[in-house]
Amino acid sequence: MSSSREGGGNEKVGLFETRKPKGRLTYKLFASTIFVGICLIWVYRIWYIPRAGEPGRWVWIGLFVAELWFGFYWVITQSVRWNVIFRYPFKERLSQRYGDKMPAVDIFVCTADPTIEPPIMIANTVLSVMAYDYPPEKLSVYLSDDGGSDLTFYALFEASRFARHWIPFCNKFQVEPRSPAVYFPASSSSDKEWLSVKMLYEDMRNRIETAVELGRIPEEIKGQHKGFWEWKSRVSKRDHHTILQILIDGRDSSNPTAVDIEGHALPTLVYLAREKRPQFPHNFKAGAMNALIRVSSEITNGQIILNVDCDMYSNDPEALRDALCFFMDEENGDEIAYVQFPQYYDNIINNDIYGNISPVINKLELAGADGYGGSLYCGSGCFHRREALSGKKYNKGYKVDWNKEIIRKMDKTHKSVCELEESSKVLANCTYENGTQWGKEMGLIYGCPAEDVITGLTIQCRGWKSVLYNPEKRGFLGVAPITLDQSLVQFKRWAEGMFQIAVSKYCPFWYGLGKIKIGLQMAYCVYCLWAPNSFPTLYYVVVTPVSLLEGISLFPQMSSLWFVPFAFVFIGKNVGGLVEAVCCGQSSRQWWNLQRMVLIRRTTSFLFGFTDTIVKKLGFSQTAFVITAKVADQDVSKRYEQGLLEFGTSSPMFTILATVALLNLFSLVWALKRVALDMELKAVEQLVSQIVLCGLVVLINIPVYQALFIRKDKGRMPTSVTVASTVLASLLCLMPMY
Ligand SMILES: O=c1ccn([C@@H]2O[C@H](COP(=O)(O)OP(=O)(O)O[C@H]3O[C@H](CO)[C@@H](O)[C@H](O)[C@H]3O)[C@@H](O)[C@H]2O)c(=O)[nH]1
Ligand SMILES: [Mn+2]
Repeated sequence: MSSSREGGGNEKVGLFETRKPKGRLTYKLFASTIFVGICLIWVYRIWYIPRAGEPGRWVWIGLFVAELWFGFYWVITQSVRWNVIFRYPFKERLSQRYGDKMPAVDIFVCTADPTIEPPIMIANTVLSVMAYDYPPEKLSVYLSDDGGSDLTFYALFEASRFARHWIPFCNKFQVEPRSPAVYFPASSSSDKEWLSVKMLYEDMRNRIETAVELGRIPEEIKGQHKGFWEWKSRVSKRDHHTILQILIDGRDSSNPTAVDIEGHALPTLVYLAREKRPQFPHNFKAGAMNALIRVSSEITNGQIILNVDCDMYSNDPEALRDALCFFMDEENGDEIAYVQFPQYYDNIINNDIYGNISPVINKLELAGADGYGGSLYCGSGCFHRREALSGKKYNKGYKVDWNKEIIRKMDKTHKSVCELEESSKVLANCTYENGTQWGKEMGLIYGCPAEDVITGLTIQCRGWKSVLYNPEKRGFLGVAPITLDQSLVQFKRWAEGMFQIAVSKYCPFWYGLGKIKIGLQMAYCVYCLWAPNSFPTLYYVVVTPVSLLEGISLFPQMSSLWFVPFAFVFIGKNVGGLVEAVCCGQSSRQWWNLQRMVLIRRTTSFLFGFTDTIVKKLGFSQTAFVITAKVADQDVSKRYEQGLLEFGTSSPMFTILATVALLNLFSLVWALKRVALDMELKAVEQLVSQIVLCGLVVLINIPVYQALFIRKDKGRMPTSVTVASTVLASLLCLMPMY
């Protein structure tokens, strides 16, 4: 930043700045030529359609429909490339202007299952956000436990004690990142204090892990907090009363458990397991978040809410101040509803075999959406303005006087901890939402597995703007799935959730009409239309090899001028995509692996996401939220480290992807044999595009063939899948083409 901008005490300069990247004109020119190419392809398809009775007429029509879709979808994806903007906050100015007079911030951490979301991980995430560089009396952390587990409560109890050492330690040594599980293994010191805090952490970890292993908490510990009594009566995951415990009451610095070892105040810490009854839908994470919004409004009522998944620890203690720059900017801050940090992970291997890092989405596409009014809400690492999240409409001219807001006393109630617990408990009961707008107009929206995206959309449609902030130093780091099955299940949930939005009353085009910019409507569709992408993709990767087997030509021959637009669009899109990825920091190897995952997702996750959406739309089943596992056994982790795709179990998704891979292989081998042995040059020339396409599909699927036939480890393709897919692929080879 140029130093002339540092306006010491100058109220005029903003707290953040917006800039456009360079070179967008070149991109727009390039995109326009691709568009011309796409149009030419369409013209060719209409012009040369085989007449009735000629072979391949229907295949051709199908291809035309697929290409129409791809072209249309490509146009949609231009929305997130056309008007990209980047945001830069100035936290020094914030400090200069407000000092320690900061708004109250409530942090929500969601967990749902102590077996796949281990309590020690939750303790670490909670500690990392408790240790934000922020006045502790303004900071409160709420854990929502949808697992209703005493083990999770126990971990939080341990964390509340360890925090008394951890937070002063972090401040003293400028510890980063502030998750002890990440910090200690990555640093070393012979300092006495360092060693003793490390020891305290190790002890805590051991105690938590032992309790988890045994499945129960030692009696002497249970005696140390009244919260454990809550589990005296029967508590099962789906059936229990509301459990609410204020573990640290930040208002009360006279209480020795509410201050750190140096006597400074600690952030407030609250455990909540909202009531669950089998006869009441609990609405998964959206339900948990809404309960948290209400409960926190009673206890601390922070103006800003940060929400993170239980695996997303804070990686930058100053990120909170960065986010506040957007909300508190005098010029444009008042219209901003949320500030989204992109999702990054800290368990990605070099080659990123599952395509988990999505730099193009995080750096470019979301910033492109921001250019038209705001990033999508991605569920984790997102700072919200409480009012906007709770359902308030934005009215032009709305102004927040932060100085006044900040002075508003946090301990507005003089209730004791027990009174506060009792009065806020009812807000998390099942019946509380009956007859209210929660889940509809207020809070997070119910009924959609992509509760985050749909909620962000409704917020923007109420007139608010949002911001994507993608700093160099990652704000949050989480755990990405490390088996193919997990990854595909996750993508199925997303594809389904977002497609559900497209076919519901929240469809960005109707619902957003006149409320948000058309560029933003299109940006939502980039993701809402993931699922239907599966059909044209499947069509392409099945019909191309089968036609090749039967000698039916689908593309213009190389000597024809019509070949040019096909080649140009194909190469342009792929090379363009590669350049884009590299510019966003991906390696070419990672990009290549991502292409494999895109193919696999489209032919499996997106397909199932599509069909499940339709089935649910017809009322045959209910929406569920399948949680992603955050732990794996050692064998699996080891294969992940080696960069091997993990199959292992049999799944219909694996059968589909293996069938596609085998079909293309059979067809390619057959075609090459014919080319080598007996085909005339003319015929070869007509089929060359198909040979290349099959060849690319085969090339990208090499790891799949290895898993099918070569690998011997436990993560290989199960024999049943190998057999089934071989049979299916052989049958497809015989499929007649009309
Ligand atoms: O009934 C439930 C189910 C899930 N969760 C929590 O939701 C979070 C996200 O679940 P996860 O299984 O990790 O899903 P991901 O696919 O990794 O999550 C991404 O996608 C979700 C929407 O599909 C968003 O809610 C998340 O914020 C976003 O990180 C976790 O903290 C869970 O504990 C609940 O609190 N209650
Ligand atoms: Mn997750």
